[in-house]
Amino acid sequence: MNEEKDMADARAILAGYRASIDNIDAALIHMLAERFRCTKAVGVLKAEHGLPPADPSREQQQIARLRQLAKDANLDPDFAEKFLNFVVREVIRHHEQIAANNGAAKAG
Ligand SMILES: O=C(O)C(=O)C[C@]1(C(=O)O)C=C[C@@H](O)C=C1
Repeated sequence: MNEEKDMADARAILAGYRASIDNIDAALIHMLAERFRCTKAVGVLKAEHGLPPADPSREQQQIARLRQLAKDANLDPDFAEKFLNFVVREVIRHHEQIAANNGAAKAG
């Protein structure tokens, strides 16, 4: 009897955590969508002005800043760096595509 109640309690606690996880995941998706909306505008600006898609010195500043923020927030700084690199690689891929399309539009 007690075991059943323990299990029911555990399931209710798990459902509560999962509701928070779902809200956090939704917020992450919205924040990423907003970041990519912004970086796509950066890609257009860079393509129009002949600026390079990647800026390694800016990335170094971002990594240093995010590693410190991660440490302060008790998050693994290596994970924070990997996550930023993952996102930035995708941004650079978008920038390269935009630049290629911009060049094709000018040539055509
Ligand atoms: O800040 C820029 O120049 C960007 O293009 C944005 C961004 C980023 O996603 O934060 C992407 C590529 C650069 O290498 C550096 C930073």
